[in-house]
Amino acid sequence: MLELENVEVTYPGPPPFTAVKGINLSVPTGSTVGLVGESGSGKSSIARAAIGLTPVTKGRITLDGQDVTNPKGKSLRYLRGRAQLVFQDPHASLNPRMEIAMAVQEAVSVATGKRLNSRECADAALDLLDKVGVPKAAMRRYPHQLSGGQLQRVSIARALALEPSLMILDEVTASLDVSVQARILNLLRQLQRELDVSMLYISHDLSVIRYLADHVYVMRHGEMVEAGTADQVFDAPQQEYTQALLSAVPTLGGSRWRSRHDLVAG
Ligand SMILES: Nc1ncnc2c1ncn2[C@@H]1O[C@H](COP(=O)(O)OP(=O)(O)OP(=O)(O)O)[C@@H](O)[C@H]1O
Repeated sequence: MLELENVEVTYPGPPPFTAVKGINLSVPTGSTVGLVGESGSGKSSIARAAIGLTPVTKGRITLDGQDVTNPKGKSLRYLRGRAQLVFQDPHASLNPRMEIAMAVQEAVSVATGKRLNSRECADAALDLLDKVGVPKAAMRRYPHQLSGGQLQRVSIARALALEPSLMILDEVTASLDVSVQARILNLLRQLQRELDVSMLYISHDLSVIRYLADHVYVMRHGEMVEAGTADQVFDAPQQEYTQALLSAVPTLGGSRWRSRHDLVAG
């Protein structure tokens, strides 16, 4: 379980800027929590703070009961061993000169330390790539030879190498076209069921959040304006801001994916 209590993130500037203003958020074990809000509302700041990449200026973050606020040394190792962040741009985390299979093998090797020899790491990497649906033919290619959807699958495979209890996915389908998005969302749901990993899924796209999340948080200008189950937030939003966000999405009532109970073809 990930818990953020009264978390504030102020960037030092100059001038200093408070991007996250005392928010509370929890991701219960085994659940998918959606974090939604317009551009600049502070979603990525929360993601980075949760895995220790951006300092928290007030409040407390715990993962499975362990304090991981501004982690260092032991608490940083603890956090990095359990939580993984996947970004929108898979190129940012992949070495352009490394074959896909090697990139995943490297993640397995880092994750398992000396527990596995190189043959075992290679086999584990191939298993992971298979699990996320990267075709065998693509495994010996370099990042620039893969499609955006395939690259995002590789990033997810690298994150899974660590067998994380929490995955934070920050706009991972934002740059993909709708049919590829649907396949990645289905993959995430399948992985969540199979591996019982908790997920914090960040997006400005409400239909994506509706499709994936059990619980939803809505952010605006660094504040949490609404929180509840997906059904509560989407079917009976309490705040005017959420109502306005929802009414601005024509696809929510239409043919695109509607709720986590629906199935997406492909
Ligand atoms: N390193 C930084 N220094 C100063 N301000 C920053 C820094 N990083 C982010 N900000 C500001 O903090 C605010 C929140 O940014 P953040 O990236 O968390 O928002 P977001 O909701 O994830 O937006 P997007 O959906 O566009 O990625 C923005 O106004 C941004 O300009």
